[in-house]
Amino acid sequence: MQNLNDLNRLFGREDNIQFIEGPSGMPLIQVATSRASAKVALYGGQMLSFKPATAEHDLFYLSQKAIYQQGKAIRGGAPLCWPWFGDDPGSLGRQAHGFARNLFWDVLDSQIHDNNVEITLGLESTATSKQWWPSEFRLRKKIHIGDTLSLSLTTENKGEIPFSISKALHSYFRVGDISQTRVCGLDGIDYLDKTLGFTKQKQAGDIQADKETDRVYLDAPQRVAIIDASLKRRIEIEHNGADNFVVWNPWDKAAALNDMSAEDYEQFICVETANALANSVIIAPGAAHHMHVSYSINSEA
Ligand SMILES: O=P(O)(O)OC[C@H]1O[C@@H](O)[C@H](O)[C@@H](O)[C@@H]1O
Repeated sequence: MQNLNDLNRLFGREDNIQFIEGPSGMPLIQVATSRASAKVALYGGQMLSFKPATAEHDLFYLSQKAIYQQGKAIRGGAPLCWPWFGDDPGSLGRQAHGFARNLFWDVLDSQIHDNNVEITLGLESTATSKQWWPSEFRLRKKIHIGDTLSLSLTTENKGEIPFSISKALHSYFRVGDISQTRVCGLDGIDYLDKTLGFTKQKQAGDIQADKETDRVYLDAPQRVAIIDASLKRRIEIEHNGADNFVVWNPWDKAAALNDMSAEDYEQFICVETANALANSVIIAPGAAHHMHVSYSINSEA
């Protein structure tokens, strides 16, 4: 793992980009510009916080009870599920949602222009990753922190045989009150309902969660929005390169999670840009797959 002094020397930018010690001594990138503030954990290469200067509240929910410990995913922000989404596809007892969220990523670059920050993180195959998955890969995540937040993920096959991945940017969006929140843009789209044994259902109108919600939408329109009447804001999600959206809120099952308070389900909804299940992607040797997503916050009267 890169140490904080080296990180600050190589990639720190005066007051705008700093590498600091976070909970349990885990390194964090702290960004502060006239446009936005943000925090990124090198563990998981994971956004923990993004707040545009014009916004009153963070884009993300981050659990007060999150566990910062190797082998455990940080509950909140935007973890990356990769190279599989959901349960181990090989039924070999490997961790749910893959291992990219449970490893330290490297910082490869940082730039600042006109108070727009761009940070590039990387994760490559190692002996550790090969314990779980034999493939040779190179992952790059570009994080653009400006008035909006964008995340670009590139998966490269560095080996000699094709491999298949599924993935999701598992973003936990903060909301003021789940009962006053709607997810718009998925009307008429079929989804597999995990709470009903993955049976196929059709979305009618907006999503207004009122119980455990765990769905894989089988098509991903380019834009969806979360309308939050309580915080009087609208989060716009725009993407390229994903085939699915996953919508998740644990509702009463939050009580069974040891890294979230029972009532926290009221404060977030996960809307995940994904390639899941039958929409896994096969990447040929030397080829790459890209996914891009941007999030913006707009006020809504
Ligand atoms: O607790 P984890 O491993 O972070 O997963 C949280 C949830 O992630 C969602 O993406 C899945 O659809 C849910 O089934 C799962 O419970």
